[in-house]
Amino acid sequence: MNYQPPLVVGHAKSTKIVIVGAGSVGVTTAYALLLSGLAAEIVLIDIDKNRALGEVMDLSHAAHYAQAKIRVGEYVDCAGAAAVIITAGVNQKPGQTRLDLVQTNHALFENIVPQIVENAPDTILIVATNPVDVLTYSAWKISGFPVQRVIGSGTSMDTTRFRHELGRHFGVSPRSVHAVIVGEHGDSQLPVWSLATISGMRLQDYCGQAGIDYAHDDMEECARKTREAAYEIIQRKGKTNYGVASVLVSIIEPIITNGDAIMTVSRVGTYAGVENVSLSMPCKLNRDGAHQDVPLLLNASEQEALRKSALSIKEAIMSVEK
Ligand SMILES: NC(=O)C1=CN([C@@H]2O[C@H](COP(=O)(O)OP(=O)(O)OC[C@H]3O[C@@H](n4cnc5c(N)ncnc54)[C@H](O)[C@@H]3O)[C@@H](O)[C@H]2O)C=CC1
Ligand SMILES: CC(=O)C(=O)O
Repeated sequence: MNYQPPLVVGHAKSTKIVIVGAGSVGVTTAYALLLSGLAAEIVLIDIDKNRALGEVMDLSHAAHYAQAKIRVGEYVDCAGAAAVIITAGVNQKPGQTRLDLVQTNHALFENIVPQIVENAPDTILIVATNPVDVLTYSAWKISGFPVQRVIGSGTSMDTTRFRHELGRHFGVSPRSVHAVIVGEHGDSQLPVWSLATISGMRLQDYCGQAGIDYAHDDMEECARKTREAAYEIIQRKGKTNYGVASVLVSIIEPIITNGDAIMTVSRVGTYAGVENVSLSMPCKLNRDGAHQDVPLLLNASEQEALRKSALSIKEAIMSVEK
């Protein structure tokens, strides 16, 4: 337990990122962040300090190549952090939904969030713990932070999976597919078909121009695979970690670089007439947090699906609100 990570000098930036929860998601995120070069210092906090120390020892050997400093910390080390990512909490067992985790993980947040706030009143909270929309709301309520400074990873994970599925179906890079999943990071999520494009063309027009059939059933299959991806991965390997770690680094990047990137992240607001709920819509991300400058133009059936998603999350929020 007397291991001292190597002192690394010469990093141009001074950005500190804290990760609370050094489990599978936390350490994979730390590794991705380390290799991204975005942070000068990464601090891991976990109730299991021995495990966290073991992870840091291992990660420090990667830090040698990435020229960043990584260490185990306490909540006092949140002071001065550009962002604190919360990944602590239980994960789904095969067959469980994300919403099944709500009571346990909300109780953890009642312990964790005040300690972050006490030490880092100006930081940005990024929530990954599930059910992420409900816990984004919990973190906002407990912290007293303005809404833009409490961000859930939300459907940025599902949007990534959706573009992957559509890209595979149409034989183009996911980066060339513009399509989003909004609403809950969970079973009531919805694909926004009315705005999905490839090469600037709506999907039917793209198919028409490319001389291929637009098959409604194939599109529904892409949405189903997106919605059920986590269930299938958890059934096979017991957890998901690489996708979410990459997504968390993509959320951190515009915060650190003041990049104004638009991503589907979860934020507290009023959605489809449902007040005080957190869910994902496209937000602009920069050093001040997540901003919903421009509402998404949804058609009537998408508005209705968004309302159902908001109501489902609201019900879970009410189950933990005192
Ligand atoms: N938002 C997303 O897209 C995704 C979210 N998740 C969620 O992330 C969470 C973590 O998942 P895993 O890393 O796989 O779980 P894990 O069990 O590997 O790690 C959880 C860690 O939290 C720590 N912990 C528990 N209570 C704590 C406390 N009070 N303070 C500090 N640390 C504490 C544990 O010691 C453990 O190291 C789960 O809720 C999971 O559902 C997982 C994948 C994707
Ligand atoms: C577990 C989870 O939320 C995911 O991989 O989407």
